[in-house]
Amino acid sequence: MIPSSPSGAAPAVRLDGVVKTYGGVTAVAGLDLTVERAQVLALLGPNGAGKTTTVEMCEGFVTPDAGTVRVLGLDPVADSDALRPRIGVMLQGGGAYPGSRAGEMLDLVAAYSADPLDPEWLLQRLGLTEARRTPYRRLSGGQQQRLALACALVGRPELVFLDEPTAGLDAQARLLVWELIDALRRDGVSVLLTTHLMDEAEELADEIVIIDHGRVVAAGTPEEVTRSGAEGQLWLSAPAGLDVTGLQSTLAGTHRVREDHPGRYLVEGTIDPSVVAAAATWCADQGALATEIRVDQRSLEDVFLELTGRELRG
Ligand SMILES: Nc1ncnc2c1ncn2[C@@H]1O[C@H](COP(=O)(O)OP(=O)(O)OP(=O)(O)O)[C@@H](O)[C@H]1O
Repeated sequence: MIPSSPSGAAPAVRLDGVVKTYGGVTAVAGLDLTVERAQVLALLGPNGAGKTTTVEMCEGFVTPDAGTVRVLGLDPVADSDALRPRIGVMLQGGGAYPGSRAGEMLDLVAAYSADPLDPEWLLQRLGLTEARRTPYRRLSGGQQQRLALACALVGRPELVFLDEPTAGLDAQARLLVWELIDALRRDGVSVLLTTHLMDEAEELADEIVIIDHGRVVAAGTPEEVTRSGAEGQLWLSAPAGLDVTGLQSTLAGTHRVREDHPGRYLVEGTIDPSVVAAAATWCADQGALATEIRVDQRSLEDVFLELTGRELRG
């Protein structure tokens, strides 16, 4: 049970033991997740992992079967009227009349807000000024996507839900959206975003949560998640034939050390600054010059694939 607290003090989003099933399919299987205020949290997971279902429960569009969902301290279903003006939701398809023009749509959404952003400024920020008078159905997919983002933001929300905000955008438009999300965070807005793009998560997120089969499989800052789990490698180039047992004992058996091929030494295990220093010292102690030391760090994508497997999802 989540204790009640004034909505100002509550996290932006808090999920406790949330479950959602559709017929025989468990979409979300006991999920715990917290988005702090003024934080960007990226929710990652393979197709069908439960990301959209999670976001839809936070938006109040889907009711959980079990567990508790709190958004700005409120229940998104029971308190939807109070929450609606405080959150931004990016609707795919825009909920648009196909004939209405991009600028008119944004003006209409702005009119529902007590203190909207200037729609012209927002159109300009998202590269949509030229498309202002274009009917919605004539906008390109990328323009529709950016208009949906503008509609989510125009009411100055405290919290924004962005489900794959840059899917289908070209590189230029993606950068615009990244800059905007970064600016939101600086303004103290909280963001829950889903993405399939690892570089997007690394670039934007304060916190990453990887889910699979509706459960959390990893969580933390991008650095923490990348460091978790599997091991790193340190490569050292020096004259061939050095005795590696000294380094092995310095590292107290926690790492594997070998001369992988002549003059190329490999240390496998958790590579932290003390391991780099130990390797350099071991080399110097033998009167040998290390000509190169390289640490191979795993990418977020490596960790993601390790945790969620390589097979294709339905
Ligand atoms: N309305 C629904 N009716 C039946 N099954 C559903 C419904 N919505 C989602 N599901 C199922 O729940 C599971 C989780 O789906 P969800 O859309 O939340 O995943 P996702 O992580 O967003 O996937 P993707 O990356 O492909 O968008 C899937 O197996 C999906 O088929």
